[in-house]
Amino acid sequence: MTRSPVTTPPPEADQPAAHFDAPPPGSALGSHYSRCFGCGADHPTGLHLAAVTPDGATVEAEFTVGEAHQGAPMLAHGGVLAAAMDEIIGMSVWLFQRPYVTARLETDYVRPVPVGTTLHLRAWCNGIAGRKAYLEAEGRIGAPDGPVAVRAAALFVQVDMEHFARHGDAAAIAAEHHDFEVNP
Ligand SMILES: CCCCC/C=C\C/C=C\C/C=C\C/C=C\CCCC(=O)SCCNC(=O)CCNC(=O)[C@H](O)C(C)(C)COP(=O)(O)OP(=O)(O)OC[C@H]1O[C@@H](n2cnc3c(N)ncnc32)[C@H](O)[C@@H]1OP(=O)(O)O
Repeated sequence: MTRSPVTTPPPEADQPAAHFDAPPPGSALGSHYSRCFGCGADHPTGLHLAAVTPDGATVEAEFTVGEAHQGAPMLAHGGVLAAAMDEIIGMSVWLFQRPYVTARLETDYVRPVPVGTTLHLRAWCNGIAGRKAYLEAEGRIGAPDGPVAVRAAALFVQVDMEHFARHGDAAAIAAEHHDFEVNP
């Protein structure tokens, strides 16, 4: 992975530990928002990623590239692949049970991805320093050990839940996150 200093954990970064309340190894993570472009079941043209954590530390999902995802004829659009990387990384940071947002996403495109390809996505965290999480992901063609088509590195920054209410739709959050009080 070609990575900038911004997405490289500093020497003092802590090794990540899953939250005690995080989904246990072998379980599905679920969607954080039903209309999310990356994982929402109710999004009409979204990626519909459904992630599992095999070990409580990494997350995996499959993404089959469709005709709606083309850039060049019958080849995946790079922005769609970056969105898939952003989503799988976002799902991996969900293991910490704290809200994070993408601050920076770096993507290496290694091989073209034809429409019809199933990409096996995997993401993990390389370190945490204060509010900053340093994460990585890859997408492999056809199988979990298939050739790498895409790699990504990201800096995610922890925010409070009010971030989403302040900048987005507080009522939509409350409708799906019943432990979230809009006006505590
Ligand atoms: C039903 C609704 C559900 C609501 C959500 C519920 C749960 C959400 C939780 C998890 C979600 C789970 C899964 C999500 C899956 C996929 C989604 C993908 C994620 C996204 O798609 S999310 C959308 C795109 N994303 C944004 O919409 C962010 C816009 N942005 C901002 O909101 C601010 O920009 C913010 C908050 C990032 C920082 O702002 P801030 O004021 O809080 O903090 P500050 O600026 O001080 O940064 C603190 C330290 O990070 C460094 N830093 C910051 N940005 C940097 C950069 N770009 N490069 C290098 N360093 C950077 C600073 O240099 C400083 O470093 P230092 O501490 O060393 O000085």
